[in-house]
Amino acid sequence: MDEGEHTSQTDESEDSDGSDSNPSVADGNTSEPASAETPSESDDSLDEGSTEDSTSDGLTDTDTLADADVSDSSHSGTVEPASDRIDSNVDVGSGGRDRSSPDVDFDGVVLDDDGDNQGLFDDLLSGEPIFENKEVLRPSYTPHELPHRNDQINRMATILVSALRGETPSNILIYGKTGTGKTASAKFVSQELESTSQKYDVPCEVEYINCEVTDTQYRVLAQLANTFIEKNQQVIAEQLDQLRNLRSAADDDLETSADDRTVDDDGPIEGRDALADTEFETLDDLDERIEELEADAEEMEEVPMTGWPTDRVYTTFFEAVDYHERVVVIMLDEIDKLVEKSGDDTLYNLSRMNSELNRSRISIMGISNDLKFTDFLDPRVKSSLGEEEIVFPPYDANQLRDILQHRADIAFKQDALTDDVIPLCAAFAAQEHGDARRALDLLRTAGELAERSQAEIVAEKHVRQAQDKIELDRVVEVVRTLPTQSKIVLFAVILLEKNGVHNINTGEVFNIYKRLCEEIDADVLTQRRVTDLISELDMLGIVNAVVVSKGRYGRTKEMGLSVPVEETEAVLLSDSRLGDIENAQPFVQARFDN
Ligand SMILES: Nc1ncnc2c1ncn2[C@@H]1O[C@H](COP(=O)(O)OP(=O)(O)OP(=O)(O)O)[C@@H](O)[C@H]1O
Repeated sequence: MDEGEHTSQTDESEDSDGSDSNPSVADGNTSEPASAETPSESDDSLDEGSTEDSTSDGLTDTDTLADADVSDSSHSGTVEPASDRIDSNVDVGSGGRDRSSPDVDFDGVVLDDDGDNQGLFDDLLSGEPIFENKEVLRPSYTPHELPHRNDQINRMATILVSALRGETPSNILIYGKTGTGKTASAKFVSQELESTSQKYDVPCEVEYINCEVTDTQYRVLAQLANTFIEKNQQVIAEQLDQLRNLRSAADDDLETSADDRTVDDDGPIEGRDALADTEFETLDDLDERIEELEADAEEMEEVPMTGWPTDRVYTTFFEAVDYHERVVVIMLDEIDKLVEKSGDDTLYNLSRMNSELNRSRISIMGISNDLKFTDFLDPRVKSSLGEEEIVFPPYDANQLRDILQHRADIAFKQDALTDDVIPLCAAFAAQEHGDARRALDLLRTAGELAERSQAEIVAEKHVRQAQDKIELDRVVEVVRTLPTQSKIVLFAVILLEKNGVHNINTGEVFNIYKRLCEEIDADVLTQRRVTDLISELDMLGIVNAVVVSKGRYGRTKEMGLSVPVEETEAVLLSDSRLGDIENAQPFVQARFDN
């Protein structure tokens, strides 16, 4: 390093800035890229000024890319000579930047002095995390262990094992209330089935369809057809690869034999060696097979998501599944939704397919939480579908406790839960109807609430708060998605309740309902229909209605709200039609005046 050069830089810097050299370092960074410097020069510069200053100044002085690059160069430890800094100081000054407020950026956001953020996330990150792996508590997670479902899982396995012997397994119907582990168990068994089939090289596949999403015959058949077409294409591509390799090996044979012809009088038999031990006797046979496969691949046309006649979709699916030998288990989750939406045609068609399939076999596994849905089925479909039935009973509090404990061990940090958290979550969920999903939601939400309040551990109060939150979320969702007429009826109940009316009867609700309908120009239903809507609200748990006998005046329904008034009213008023109701008060007053 040149000593003289270093000294002169320092001199120049001091000349321009006087004793304080910090600004010059910073400003220098904003103009030209740093020239190559020796480490000791950078060290000097760093001694003179703070790197942070230079960085933030570099980024905020001007918004050219060049400037950003320069500020980066200060990070890498290279700082330009003081002479350059002096020049750039002038440049930046003429660029109009107000040096008196060095920490204000272009949008006027005040940056933290000692960093380039305002610590928005710092507080949230500062606490010790409660979760080790929150994903484990989400519904999308498939557990590797399913405590208290051994019986059901073993029964499924006993029925499906025939698939591994190349036979058709009986169709299975799985029943059970929501959150009783039906889907999780069925998926677990399918994974085992598929992996065992690979192990023993038996063609067996499971196709999962969620009928809540795929809810028409067209969509179910199209989805199945496209899945099998894709699989067939893969199989064809692999076979073509092998056959083309065989073809080129045979060609090589041919060439070698031709070269040998002068020596060997017998002459070559086309590709003799390469074709030995294959199903092909001649190259023509091989070429024919390749052409056949290419034509198959060409012919397999994907089913569009709409537009084809259903029988064409069915035929396409049929041909795709029967393309080669295999046993297919079609898992129809929420099968009741399919029947509700589009009848039992799909199930009828699927259940009679086996008598027509030549190479493959299919078996149906239906999953439902509606125990009565088979009542709506054609008797033939009903008996074919329900060859085997497996019931998933609700979990009791002890079983839920085990399930939660298994998950909590992976989901939370050690000692992050007080002893009463899991039993309380289990007890709340058992009260509902033994729903493991609800129990897991409760535990996750309690953890999140504890985390949000920066508590170090999850305690009983967080579970109680979580229970309220989940309940309110449910109410909000149910109310938000009610049909308009039900919303008007509910609004009438709320208005009466807010005005201190107890044991509200159907007649009172109907009067207010009529006035509200007039106000927003909605059709007015008959009192009988309104009574039905009240029963529906009762079933949804939004109102609590009881039939009371009024002696010789007949019977009437008396009701009260089962949900929080304010929140429910707010959700109703967020509906654009009900939001038009200007001031609801006068209606109720009018009712009492009448
Ligand atoms: N025995 C169990 N062990 C561990 N987790 C379980 C068990 N049973 C259910 N779960 C979990 O509970 C949640 C709900 O389970 P699942 O989806 O299988 O219920 P389901 O009976 O199919 O409900 P639905 O009818 O509403 O679809 C999932 O997150 C699942 O992992």
